[in-house]
Amino acid sequence: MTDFRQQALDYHEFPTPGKISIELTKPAATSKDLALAYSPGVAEPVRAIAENPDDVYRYTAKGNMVAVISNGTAILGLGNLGPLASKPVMEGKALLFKRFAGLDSIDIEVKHRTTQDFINTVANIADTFGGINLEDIKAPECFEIEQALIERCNVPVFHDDQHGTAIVTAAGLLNALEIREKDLSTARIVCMGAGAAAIACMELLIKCGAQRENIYMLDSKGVIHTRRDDLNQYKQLFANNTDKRTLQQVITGADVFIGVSGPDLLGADDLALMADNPVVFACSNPDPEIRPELAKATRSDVIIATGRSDYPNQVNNVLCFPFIFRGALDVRASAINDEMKLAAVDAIRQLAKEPVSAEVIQAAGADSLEFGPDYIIPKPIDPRLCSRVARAVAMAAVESGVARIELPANYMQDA
Ligand SMILES: NC(=O)C1=CN([C@@H]2O[C@H](COP(=O)(O)OP(=O)(O)OC[C@H]3O[C@@H](n4cnc5c(N)ncnc54)[C@H](OP(=O)(O)O)[C@@H]3O)[C@@H](O)[C@H]2O)C=CC1
Ligand SMILES: CC(=O)C(=O)O
Ligand SMILES: [Mg+2]
Repeated sequence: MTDFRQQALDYHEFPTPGKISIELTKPAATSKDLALAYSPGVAEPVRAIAENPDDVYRYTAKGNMVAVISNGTAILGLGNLGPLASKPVMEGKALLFKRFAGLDSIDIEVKHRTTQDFINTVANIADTFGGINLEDIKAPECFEIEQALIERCNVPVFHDDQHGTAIVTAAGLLNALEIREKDLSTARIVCMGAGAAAIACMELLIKCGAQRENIYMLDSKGVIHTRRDDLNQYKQLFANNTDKRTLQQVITGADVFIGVSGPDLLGADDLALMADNPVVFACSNPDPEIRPELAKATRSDVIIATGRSDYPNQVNNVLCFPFIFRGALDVRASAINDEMKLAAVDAIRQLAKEPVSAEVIQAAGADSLEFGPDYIIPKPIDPRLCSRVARAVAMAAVESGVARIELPANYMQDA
């Protein structure tokens, strides 16, 4: 473990501190190059954009650039450690945007006094980018922040911990339940956590067919029920009219456990109380609500997923955010709406049912990857994810009327 800790620190430090850099896309060797790139040549696109703002997509990097913006109030499952400490995660998201979807991305960590300060800061710089990916902002402020920015910005604004997580969770859960021949509409679901990820995951599952009354949500004070008088407006939507007050009571007979809370919050004794063939998504990062080794040792009929890369079934928003932005930016979508989110769920889901290439199996360090209990969802390194998800999302944007340009000819058609 210490060895891994040092490896992680060394990875970040050497040979150059950090994980991203900026590279040039145009020649800049000669005086002629500089005359085009800077003065006097740069004045021409300036004039063009001043006359026609859409030309910014023609003459600058905006259309392929996403800002990853955080205030560091909910860094993974590590808590509120502030904007500066969130920088490695935000650089990591930028790395993933580039590696998986070819999108340029820059991290921005915002220090602020009030929620309104944060909203103003982001709104005032939003035009620089093709899209805004909000990251690791705690609930309930994240809901107000995202809504305000959607209203104020001309580019898509997407809180990844809410919607990226929800899309991947829905895709993985629908597949896991299909494997176990269970139906989302009758599944009893326990959701540990009532923050950004939890609220969005449950809302999207309801859109996919789950019944609100079958959901038991817990926060740090226990089960969220109708007699509680300490609930914010988002938790209130999940106040269950129940006498059950403890995890043990709600998990007894449950089909599904979704953990988006913190480490080691689901014990082996709790797991033992679940219904036959339970599905457990222990998605807290870096340490899940229950370790897969413990879950599998406790019962052999469990389908277990985590947010981590080093176990089978990685339910992590990395399977979504690079590709949903790729599709949204490629048709200059003004928003990322429910139609686009549901298209992403379906595209991710269906890909898991297709044969996987030898290269992906090898890169995943697996012997085989076939749709089943240990392969409910594609691997992030599967190159088809980009084409499938981006295409589905872009088409949904066009069909739902938020695209500002047409689908490019033969867009992502070949994979
Ligand atoms: N795998 C993935 O793709 C993703 C995983 N996550 C993980 O989900 C977790 C939450 O992230 P996020 O929603 O952004 O953060 P938030 O801060 O918005 O929410 C955290 C929630 O966890 C609850 N919680 C904390 N401790 C406990 C406890 N002991 N028992 C029950 N609930 C508890 C909090 O309760 P209260 O409301 O009472 O404070 C709060 O509702 C993190 O671990 C994060 O890594 C998040 C996004 C993506
Ligand atoms: C994966 C992620 O975004 C998180 O754990 O916060
Ligand atoms: Mg996050």
